[in-house]
Amino acid sequence: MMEKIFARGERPVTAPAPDGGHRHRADNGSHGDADGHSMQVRNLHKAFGDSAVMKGLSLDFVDEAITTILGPSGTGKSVLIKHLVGLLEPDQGEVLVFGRNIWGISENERYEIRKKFGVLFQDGALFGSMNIYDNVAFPLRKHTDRAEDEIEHTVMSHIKEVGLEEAIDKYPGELSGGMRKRAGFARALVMKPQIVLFDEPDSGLDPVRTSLLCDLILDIHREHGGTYLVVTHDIESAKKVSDYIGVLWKGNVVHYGDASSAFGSDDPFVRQFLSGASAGPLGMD
Ligand SMILES: Nc1ncnc2c1ncn2[C@@H]1O[C@H](COP(=O)(O)OP(=O)(O)OP(=O)(O)O)[C@@H](O)[C@H]1O
Repeated sequence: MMEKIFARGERPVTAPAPDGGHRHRADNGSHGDADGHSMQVRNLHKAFGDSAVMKGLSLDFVDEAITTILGPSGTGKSVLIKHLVGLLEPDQGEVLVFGRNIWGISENERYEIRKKFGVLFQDGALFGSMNIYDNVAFPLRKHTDRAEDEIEHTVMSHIKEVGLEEAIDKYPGELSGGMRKRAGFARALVMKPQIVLFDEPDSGLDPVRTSLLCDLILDIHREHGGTYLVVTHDIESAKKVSDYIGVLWKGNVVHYGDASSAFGSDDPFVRQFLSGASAGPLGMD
């Protein structure tokens, strides 16, 4: 497993690597400057009622790399993803995508930026009334004026890539969880997104299917490139796919660095969480 991490670390990245735990504390006030990063979060605060979920989180994601965000249940991983795609508005702080504060621009501009994202939600988020082909074709039909034969070419190339060519006429309800995720992945790719977000791609999958899905993520990233963010609490998946790892706890980043630095961290919480130990700062609450 560890060899894989180091092998991935050899791939070129277009932005400087995080410095093992300090870079996430981004404190320069230069707004609107991508600074080589397509996704940045600055001092993000978010509360639901009395419950503060994000408490000043800052993070610069490394372009063209796979970053995994790990953290215990309820720590705000999905809330972070929703902020990145503009589904939640921060109470305070900024989400910068390609250097633009997505809440400092018009709804139309935000909509245009969203098209640069591919998102794989936990259950694939497929339309139950459409077959797999139509589900994957949906973004192209909705957001482009491409002719059907052109759409077919793109759709079939991504369906083949995820190994679902035998299932194009099937409906989501007829597929296994793993197949639904692969269909969701194909759909996330058809608009050629520069950023792909995965919300717990391993949820509900057995270890073998999880490992195969991780292989697929790696293969497709190698083929198409892009900035990938994977949110999970599955340590094995993180070991397998990550170039960089961010660990969240209690609304903040407690570690951010390349994958080997996370697994070598001295921080008691990071050590406990990544080893799955019951003794340590993380309890049942
Ligand atoms: N729309 C909302 N309204 C109220 N509370 C919310 C809302 N969305 C999230 N929360 C709360 O925010 C906290 C963080 O939730 P989130 O789903 O981001 O956790 P997570 O780290 O993704 O957890 P898991 O690993 O279990 O999926 C939880 O306490 C959750 O109940």
